[in-house]
Amino acid sequence: MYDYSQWNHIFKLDPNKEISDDELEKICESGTDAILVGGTDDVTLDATISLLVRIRRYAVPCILEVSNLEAVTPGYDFYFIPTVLNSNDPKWIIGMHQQAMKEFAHLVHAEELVMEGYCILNEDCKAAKLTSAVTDLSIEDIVAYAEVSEQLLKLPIFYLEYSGTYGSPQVVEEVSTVLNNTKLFYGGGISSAQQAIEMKQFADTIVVGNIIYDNLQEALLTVKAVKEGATK
Ligand SMILES: CC(C)=CCC/C(C)=C/CC/C(C)=C/CC/C(C)=C/CC/C(C)=C/CC/C(C)=C/CC/C(C)=C/COP(=O)(O)OP(=O)(O)O
Ligand SMILES: O=P(O)(O)OC[C@@H](O)CO
Ligand SMILES: [Mg+2]
Repeated sequence: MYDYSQWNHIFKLDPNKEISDDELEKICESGTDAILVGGTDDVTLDATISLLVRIRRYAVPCILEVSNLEAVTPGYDFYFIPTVLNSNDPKWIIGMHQQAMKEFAHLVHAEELVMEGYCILNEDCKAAKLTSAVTDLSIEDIVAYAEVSEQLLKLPIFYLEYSGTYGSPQVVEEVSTVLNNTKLFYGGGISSAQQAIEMKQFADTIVVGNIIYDNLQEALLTVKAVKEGATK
């Protein structure tokens, strides 16, 4: 079983976006610690199976981030399960999860499920809109969500999500000071090696998504930057 708590860099592939075999090979052989397959909407079973089969040509760990139950397939190394802590709607905090367990508890291997406490901070991203996330938060509010994750819920991962936009290094730094056991993931808008290094100073793991599709060369440089400059 892989140890996700030691991962510094993750590429997130959107099952809803095209990627050629040549591009996928570069991503999988880049030295990244893992490939996370996930997106907010229109994630289909065909797409999650197809990406799994293609990624399995390589040795890299492969995780499905579950956003809808219809698109779950066996064969991934882990299933990362988001809970949106700053959602206004209990459905996205625990409701979908309760329904999922009601239906699928008999299929679950508990050691493959990893809960991610999301705090979504870009009000314009699809995930924020879908989950009615309350994004107008002070640093103290955000830090308190991190403390809830570690001290009350004892979550393995707290995920600062700025999907589509580069976030505040100050927020990531403040949050990092209150987490000891829960791992801090940062994702959003990383589009250069320098940004990767900046966020990695404070986050345990950085997640790189959209730039894969916009500028593959820059995306690949984020891996090198993190591997050479990892301080945390
Ligand atoms: C092998 C096998 C069959 C095992 C059984 C596994 C199973 C079904 C277990 C059930 C366990 C369980 C509790 C599942 C949870 C079910 C569920 C649907 C929970 C809700 C998850 C959730 C809160 C989704 C909201 C959206 C979200 C936060 C998605 C995370 C990914 C994300 C933020 C993507 C970025 O989105 P964005 O950039 O905004 O948009 P696009 O990239 O799509 O443009
Ligand atoms: O796509 P980007 O903006 O890189 O964000 C990565 C990831 O946090 C999205 O869920
Ligand atoms: Mg995305």
